[in-house]
Amino acid sequence: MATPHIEASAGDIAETVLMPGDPLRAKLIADTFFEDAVCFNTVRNILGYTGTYKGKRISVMGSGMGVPSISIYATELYKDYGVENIIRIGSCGAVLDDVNMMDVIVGMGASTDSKVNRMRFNNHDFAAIADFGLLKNAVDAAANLNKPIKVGNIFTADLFYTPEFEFFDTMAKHGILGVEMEAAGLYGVAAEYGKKALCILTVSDHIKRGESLSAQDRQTSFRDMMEIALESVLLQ
Ligand SMILES: O=P(O)(O)O[C@H]1O[C@H](CO)[C@@H](O)[C@H]1O
Ligand SMILES: O=c1cc[nH]c(=O)[nH]1
Repeated sequence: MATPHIEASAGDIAETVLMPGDPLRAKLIADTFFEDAVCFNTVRNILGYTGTYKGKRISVMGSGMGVPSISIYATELYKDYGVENIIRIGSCGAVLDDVNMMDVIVGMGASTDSKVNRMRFNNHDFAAIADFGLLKNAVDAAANLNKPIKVGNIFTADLFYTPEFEFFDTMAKHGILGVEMEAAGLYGVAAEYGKKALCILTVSDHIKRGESLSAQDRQTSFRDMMEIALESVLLQ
């Protein structure tokens, strides 16, 4: 079997997939944390691997950037490959004074300017939320590792380069912990297929302070977030 975007055979992909935007971050996770990692996808260079972490079978695969891209991969993973859980592990921008570079954020819900959930929900507002069990496991894993996290509402933006800079003030006023580009789409796809999803983020930019990680750091750092995600899977 194969889909238009994934060349894996049936059974090649574990029931839980960690999903960074960057395919090279997927490779880094497989190389660093997995035993017996096998590459199951190279189509469009969206690398995917399955291996074991502390004895648990697990997969990791890139999503590309933006709601349309993650929606394609999440749909095919849930619908065609029997995946049950997708945990996005991404980078984000911060707009609040008490959120700092490299903080880890768990997206309990994802507000958005994307229209995709209205397209699947009769043009009404859909509350794009994380699966409670995956969320609880991430919170428990972070506590076990003694790593601080912030849990709350994030914002999924269609534009990385926004013409509406003032809207970041509105987000801050409404307590948005991080701005990224996929979570609301992932939560919508999971709801549509009766599956589970969670988004964990690391702050790579402070939008209001003009702070920013290098491209190299975005590819290779974020170890706290990766360990929280991996350890949370062991609690399933
Ligand atoms: O680091 P990733 O997971 O790609 O996430 C963030 O980084 C990209 C933008 O630079 C967008 O995909 C955004 O959501
Ligand atoms: O500011 C940021 C940083 C990472 N990802 C985003 O989408 N926005």
